[in-house]
Amino acid sequence: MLAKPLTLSAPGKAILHGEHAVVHGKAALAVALNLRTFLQIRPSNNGKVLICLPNIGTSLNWETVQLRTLLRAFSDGLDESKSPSPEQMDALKEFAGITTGLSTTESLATLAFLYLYLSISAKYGQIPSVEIVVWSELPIGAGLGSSAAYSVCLAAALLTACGAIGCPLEEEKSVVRWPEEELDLINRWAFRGEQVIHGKPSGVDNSVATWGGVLRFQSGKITSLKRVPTLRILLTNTKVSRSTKILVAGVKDKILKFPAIMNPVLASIDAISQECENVLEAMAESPSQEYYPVLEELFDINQHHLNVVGVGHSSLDNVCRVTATHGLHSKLTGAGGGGCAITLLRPDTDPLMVEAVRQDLSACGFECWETSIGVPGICLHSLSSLKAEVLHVFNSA
Ligand SMILES: Nc1ncnc2c1ncn2[C@@H]1O[C@H](COP(=O)(O)OP(=O)(O)OP(=O)(O)O)[C@@H](O)[C@H]1O
Ligand SMILES: C[C@@](O)(CCO)CC(=O)[O-]
Ligand SMILES: [Mg+2]
Repeated sequence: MLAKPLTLSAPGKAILHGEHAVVHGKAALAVALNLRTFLQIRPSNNGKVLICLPNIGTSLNWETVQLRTLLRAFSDGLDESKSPSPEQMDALKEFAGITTGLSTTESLATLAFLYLYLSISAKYGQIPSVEIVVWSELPIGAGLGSSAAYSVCLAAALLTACGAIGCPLEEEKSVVRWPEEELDLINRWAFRGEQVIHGKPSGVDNSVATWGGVLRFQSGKITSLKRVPTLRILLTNTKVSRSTKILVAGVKDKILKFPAIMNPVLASIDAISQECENVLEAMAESPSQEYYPVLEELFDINQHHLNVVGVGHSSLDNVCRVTATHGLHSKLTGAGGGGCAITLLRPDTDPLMVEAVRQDLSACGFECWETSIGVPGICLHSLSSLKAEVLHVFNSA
């Protein structure tokens, strides 16, 4: 099916408000970041499937005949509308030789790949021999949706390789996107990959990686915010590693243990997302500095709530404290427990001041950079449109 190599990419995301609450049916507001995961898929004629993951130093390959055996055992019920079952996951673990019960970076990436490869192959009757390289500009496991960008890239590449969606790249265009119904299919399959990695994802992260822009997400309903002001956001990676799966499970336990205490907190987070959306709309309508104190206060309140639901971390408290000494407001983004925080900058924030904040945060051992938001979702690239750094990774993998 695949006639030539294809290169595609999907963005990471930052959640402005609604992380964790969104897993329990509340609204979240999320933005696509200009940090992307790139995937190259090449047809191969050696009867093997190879996946190379340079970010985590992993390269794995299997014979398609081996995979075909597994496919037969699994073809019942492997489609995009079903969640991965414990039996399927056990069979995949056994096949991949994953003996530890612990979810490591490599085991999760391998299982998500095998699950998507086998289920898409089973559904579309193809078992393509391909070489795949996935490389990301995103920090992995830090709250910026690396797992979703990974799953969205894999879903799009495998659906294209199996002929389930078209390959819309035209010679004269450097970057193209799939039509809406194909994006929707990519998103639904990517959600299954997220289920392998996260356990119980809400679907917000894969939706942002697929659709891009600025989204409101609630119970599977995706609404693109058409008019949004340009926001300046400083991202700080505390470099404290954490697992989204474990944090999501911890919040669920807390809600089950203290429903009368936790449910009002989730309802309040929902109201914050709503209030923020209203403010963003009003700002887009008539830009004015007067809205910034409201956005800043919403960051502060939500950060307290996230601490209450148990996903804070002393490193994140440090980010809030350091930025507050410069009059700035921050909150964790994504699953918390370490990972990344976002800090709101005003349009007229002096670059010298941003540099001073950056230095203070670096002195704590954190990495920090200003980012642009609202970028496009999954797309196909011509080779000539790729940055030298990305080409270098693909050429040396
Ligand atoms: N480029 C990549 N190469 C290999 N594995 C990756 C890559 N990107 C993501 N992963 C997989 O995703 C996992 C990280 O997912 P996790 O959901 O814990 O963090 P995140 O998606 O970065 O943050 P959040 O879900 O809070 O936004 C890694 O352990 C790895 O298995
Ligand atoms: C913590 C969480 O709300 C966001 C992770 O980026 C999990 C999810 O929505 O799947
Ligand atoms: Mg994730």
